[in-house]
Parts: sequence; structure tokens; C-alpha cells
Amino acid sequence: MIERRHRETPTTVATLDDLAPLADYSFMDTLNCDPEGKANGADHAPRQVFSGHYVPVKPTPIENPEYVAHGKHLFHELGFADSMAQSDDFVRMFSGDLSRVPEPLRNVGWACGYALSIYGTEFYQQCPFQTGNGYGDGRAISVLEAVINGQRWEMQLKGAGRTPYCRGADGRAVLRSSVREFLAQEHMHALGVPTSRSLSLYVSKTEQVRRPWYSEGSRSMDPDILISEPVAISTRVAPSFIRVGQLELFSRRARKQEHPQAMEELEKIVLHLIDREYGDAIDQSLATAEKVVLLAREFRSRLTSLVANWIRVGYCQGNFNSDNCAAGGFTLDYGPFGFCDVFDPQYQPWTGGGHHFAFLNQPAAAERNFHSFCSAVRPLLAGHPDCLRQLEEIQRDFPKVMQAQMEQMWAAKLGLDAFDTVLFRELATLMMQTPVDYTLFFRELSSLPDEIEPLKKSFYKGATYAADPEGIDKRWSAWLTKWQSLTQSRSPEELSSQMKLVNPKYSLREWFVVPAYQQAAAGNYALLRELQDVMTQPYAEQSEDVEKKYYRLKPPELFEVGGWSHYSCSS
Ligand SMILES: Nc1ncnc2c1ncn2[C@@H]1O[C@H](COP(=O)(O)OP(=O)(O)OP(=O)(O)O)[C@@H](O)[C@H]1O
Ligand SMILES: [Mg+2]
Repeated sequence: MIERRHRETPTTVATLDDLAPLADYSFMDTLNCDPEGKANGADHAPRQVFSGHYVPVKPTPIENPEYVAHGKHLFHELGFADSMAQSDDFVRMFSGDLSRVPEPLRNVGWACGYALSIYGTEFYQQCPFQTGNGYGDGRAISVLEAVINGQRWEMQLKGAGRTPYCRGADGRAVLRSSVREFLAQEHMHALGVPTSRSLSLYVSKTEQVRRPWYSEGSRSMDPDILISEPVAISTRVAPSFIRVGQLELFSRRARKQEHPQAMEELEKIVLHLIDREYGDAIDQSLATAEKVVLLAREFRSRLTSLVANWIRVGYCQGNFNSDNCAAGGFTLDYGPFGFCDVFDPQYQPWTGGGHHFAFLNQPAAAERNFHSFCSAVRPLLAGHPDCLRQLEEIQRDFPKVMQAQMEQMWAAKLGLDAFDTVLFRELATLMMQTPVDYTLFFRELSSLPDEIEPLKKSFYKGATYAADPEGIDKRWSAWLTKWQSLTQSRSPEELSSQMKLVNPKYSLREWFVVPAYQQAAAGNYALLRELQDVMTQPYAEQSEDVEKKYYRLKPPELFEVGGWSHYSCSS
């Protein structure tokens, strides 16, 4: 759990003409296109898509696009020149206008269907046709696969207009949600947590859409007004965007024998997933059934590690359905997410999300998604009893592996060689009763305080604390003494610096992001840039100025305010 070093390659891509030859659309030869799809991609009305892995769709460009931000670290990793993000042809392409891209870039993108399971239960109601054939990328359109420095990346526009899966909605994303997703992806990567990455963000200077939102200072749970917001297109990048829900779609069709190619389509999408996400871990020459067993084992390892990392950094995904669970084991879909302030096992910023997706329930939610994954790939093991048995075992042991990851993570946060149940239980109780700011507490602890005074910087001092401050302080002192005795064998310098690579100093709290997207909507990107800077070095001490602004408790007046502490709509 250390901060990623950014592998930078020399700039080789300075223009779209340099990028064009790196494009590789070979997936179109191995995966199936929707037979009813239109080659020109003029396919924007909601309809059922009965088969095929992808539908050709032309993005709908936003009007009068303006540059907002680009992912500088990703640009450098890819060898892209920073100046390209503001060049006319790049802006045009990544704000949705593919009409003039240089060959061999194509002027039609693609969208994919997927199914939905919520907490392990299959859903069809969200599909306008009640069949599952109308659900999928409703506003996400991929425009390119490219092999850059030996690595393959898919680039996907979000908010690029309607697709056959739009369900009657506008296919747009507003600047607010795009800024949130853009910053969070960069922050997550810098935290060392696997994630889709931010490439670029453009806003329209003229096009707006209406969305339900909160009036200023509103304490309502649900939005109480409709506001007009500028539309934006952000581009995210990953080796693939295959979701657990996507495997489920093809598996459901195979199970119900919906068409003659259904089983073959399931096998193809699973092999494609292995190729894009697990190429290093799974030997290509194996038979499909053996590959599937290895895939399940590797995905379990990635998913459990991912969720332990989310909890390490205080992240709640909020809507951890199977369609928001990337089969490559990284964070996907920053919708109603949040980074917590107060430590609260039930923290869930999304008012529609329910407790099953709350902060410390994420391991259980991940298990449900893993069950959905196992059910989806199981048909490929028919006739292979040994592989079926192995898959069952892998599925059955999920909680054990998850628990081991969690204990390892808590031990690392506390600078311990091994997890100590008693110490942790007392800490969790104290953190809830005081309560503490999660980020501040662990960061202060990482400086190895002699007494509890420095830790008090993280105290919110709620009713339980106020009723008996001396009593609680005493328990904190006793806890600290016990913790000190367990860490004594390590050199203090080494312990502290190791803990500071596990416990970030800065986290992307919602009340930092709100003013940044508000300013951005008024055309001022200064705060957004500052946040981009601060939050891409979350483990660094940074300047006194930065510390004063971003290393502090959440102001009391911002608790329980709609849009700042909770939200119902994320798009
Ligand atoms: N404005 C919109 N127009 C069309 N489809 C939409 C819109 N907003 C959301 N959707 C679709 O509704 C579904 C549920 O939305 P959700 O918030 O999980 O996804 P999202 O944030 O749009 O997408 P992703 O999971 O791709 O990050 C998704 O399939 C999404 O494509
Ligand atoms: Mg989603």
C-alpha cells in the first residue's frame, strides 16, 4: 500500500495525428456487433438490443466545448503532450465530435449492454422493456482502443449523448458530476487504489440541462428544486470497461437460451475480459474452463483487495451494484460516492443507496457481486465437474479472503505486524463514541504521539464525549499506551514513514469539491486546479497553506446539508 510512482514516458504523442496510428479496433473481429446496429452509429433512440457485445453509436458532441482539465499524470504516463489537451482536434474528438478524426481513427464509437443485480438479486425492472435488453451504457460511449507503450487502453466518453440504452433520458452528464468523477479518479489513483483514470474534461459554454438538486442550505434528503446546469463530457480510461453486470447479461441469455449464439457470446465476453484484464495472470493456452477458474480466483483477490483499500482511504462507493463493479477489479462509476469525514461504519452519502452499501458493509456488498460473477461464469463450466468444484470453493471462501484482507489493512493502518482484535475493537468503539475524523485520526497517529493531545485534533466531540470528556480521554490514553507497547519493536522513523504511506494526509471530501464545481460552473477553474494538485499527492505533507485549508475537521455548519453531506441524484 504505497503511493504509486508515476511511470512517465517521453512525449511521443503531440497531436491527434500521432495518436491515430496507435488505434487498434481488433476487438471488433473477435466480439459480436449487434446485428441490428447501424454502421453509421445513428442509433440514439431507446430500443431493445437482443444480441451482440456492442452497438455502434456516434457520440453527440456538446455545443461550444471549453477545456476544463486533463489528467496530467495519465498524459505523462501515456507520453501525451500537455498542450494536446487544448488543441482543436483533440478537444473536438473528446467533446464528442468524431466527424473529422484522422484515419485510422473511426468516426463511430460503441456502447455496451449490461444487466443489473442489486446486492445479489437479479433485476429487470430498470429496463424500460422489462426484458433487460434495453439496459446498458446509456450515456457512456467508447471511442477508441489504443496500444500505447505496449499497454492497451480503452477510452470512453461519459455524457456523450443518447444510446439505445438511454431509457429515454438525455445521455448527458452535468459539469458538477463530471468534476466530481474527474477529481475522484485522479485522487484514487494517487492513493494507490485501482481505478478507471481521468483523461480529459470539457464543458459546454452554451448547452444546459435541468436536474433535480438542493436549494442553498437545504437539509432535505431529496432534492427540492430543479436547476439548469452546463453539460460536460469527461473521458475515462481503463484496460476495459467490462462490468460484472455485463457478464450477467450474456449469462442470463445463455441460461434462458434466448438465441442460438447466446452461450458462444458468453464465452467470448469472458475470454475478452481475460485478455484485457488478466493477460498476465492467466495462460492463454489453457482451455476455457481452466481459464474461468483462474479468473475467479484472481478476481476474488483483486476485489477483496480493492474493497479493503476503499476502507483504508475512507471511500464509500455508495451504489455498489453488479453493474458498477468492474470485472477487472478496479473502482468504476463515481456517482453517489463519498470520502468520509467522521468515522461511521454506516456512512453512506447516497440517500437512495440503503445501508447494504454503507462504508463498512462494502465487503458484504462485494461478496454479493462476487456471487453474481460466479453465477454468470458457471455455465462455461458445464461438463467440467472438477472446475465446478473449484469455483464453488473459491466462492465459498470469499469471506475468509475478505476478512484476511481487512485485517491486513487495519494492521497496516495501525503500523502493526499482525492484526490485534482486542486493540482494534476498543479503537473502533472509541472512534465511534468520540467521534473522530477518520483521515485526521490515522494521520496524527502516524506521527507517533507520546500522549493523546495531538489525536484530539481529529475529535468532533459529540454528545457521548461531551457527557464525560475525562472518562473518554482516559480510555484513549489507555488505548494509546497499549498501541505503543505493540509497536515498540519498530524504529520510530521507519514506523512513522511507513504509516504515512498507508494513511493519507488529504482526502477528497465533498465540501472541498462543492465550491470547486460551483466556481467551475461560473467559468473559474482555479479551485478545481488547486484540488487536482493537492489531491494527486495525498500522502505528501505539502505546504502550510495547503495544510491549513485541507487538513481540518469538517465545519459543523456543513453537516446534514443537501449536496454537501448527502445527495440523491448523481448524474
Ligand atoms: N442522463 C442519462 N442519460 C442516459 N442514461 C443515463 C443517464 N444517467 C444515467 N444513465 C444510465 O443509467 C444507468 C444507471 O446510472 P449510474 O448512475 O449507475 O451510471 P453512470 O454514472 O451513468 O454510469 P457508469 O456506470 O457508466 O459510470 C447507467 O446505465 C447509465 O448509463
Ligand atoms: Mg453506473
